[in-house]
Amino acid sequence: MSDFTAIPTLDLSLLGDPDERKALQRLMLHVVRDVGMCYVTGLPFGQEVFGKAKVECEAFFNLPEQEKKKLDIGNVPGFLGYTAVGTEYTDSKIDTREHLTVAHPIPGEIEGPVYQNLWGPTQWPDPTILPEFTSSFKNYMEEVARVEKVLRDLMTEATGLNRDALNSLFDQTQQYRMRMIKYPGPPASTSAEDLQALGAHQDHTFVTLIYQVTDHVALQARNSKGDWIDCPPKPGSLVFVVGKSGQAATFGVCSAATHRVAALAPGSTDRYSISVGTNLRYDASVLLPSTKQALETIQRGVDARYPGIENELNGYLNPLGPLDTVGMKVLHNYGVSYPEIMERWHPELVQTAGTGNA
Ligand SMILES: O=C(O)CCC(=O)C(=O)O
Ligand SMILES: [Fe+2]
Repeated sequence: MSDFTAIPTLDLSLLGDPDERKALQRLMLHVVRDVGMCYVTGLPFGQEVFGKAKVECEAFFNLPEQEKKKLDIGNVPGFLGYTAVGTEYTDSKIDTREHLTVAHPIPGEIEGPVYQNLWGPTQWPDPTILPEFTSSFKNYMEEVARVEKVLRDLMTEATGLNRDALNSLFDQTQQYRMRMIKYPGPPASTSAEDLQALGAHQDHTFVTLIYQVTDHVALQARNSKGDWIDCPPKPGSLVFVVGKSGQAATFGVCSAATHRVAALAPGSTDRYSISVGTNLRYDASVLLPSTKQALETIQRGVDARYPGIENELNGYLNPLGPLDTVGMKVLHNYGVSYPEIMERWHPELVQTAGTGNA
């Protein structure tokens, strides 16, 4: 992490040119090591993909409350569903946002350890009410997933870390979890001190890719001096964010970004955003020989290229009591944000230690 004062931009349209690719690798190294966050432009999909996502996202949030509540996140054990305003905590404070989390795809039968529930089912809105919603967002997730893989390759080129070892920490059928979020504009009469849009946190993901749908300047990243640096929406871009498992799996070469959404000014319009996050495979654990081998390979690369970098698994891949896999840690993180749902579906996990934002 560094005392950066602006969020860098990676233009993927330059990747095909060998000289530009080298420059992008250098920039990516700066992004993952010093900032943890950047804009990604020159995306391989057209503006119509964003346009469709915006329309469907706004249509969903405009549904009557009782229709959205049919998809309540508490209906299923995998934290996939709708969260109304005032039911989610970050940094021990209630966030002012509502959101819908969906996932794609599902690898056949869901069975085995409790964390397998994270795969699904997803609660999609009624197709007779929003006929194009499900196909639009499955398509959106596939497009963003392609970008994530390009960025993951660029991360390994930039850092010199072993690509096969890193990729072996992901599932063949990778799950992408997407969250569409509405931050309601506070009434003009609200006192600004009482508001939290989304508190300071690091994502539990490997990386997250955010589409800022509206033009509010609210997303911010914290630099090493503790200053909050604005990440204003940039048309046609995604915001790339390194998460905690991204830091863990690269032994601290990549830094998880601490970020937040600043409270909207009283009287402002509603803000919308759509994030797609990817995780390491849910069964990854340092107890698993294949994971151990991959991590040793990565760690040797880090030791050789970055002498002096602290070998920082930041607890994420280390087993801790029952939190002995990525899947259990992800479930636990959700439990911190949704204690009542954890109590309902996974009471045996309520006592486990740790903190985080899901
Ligand atoms: O709304 C945004 O722009 C960011 C959301 C975010 O950071 C999160 O949901 O973890
Ligand atoms: Fe986040």
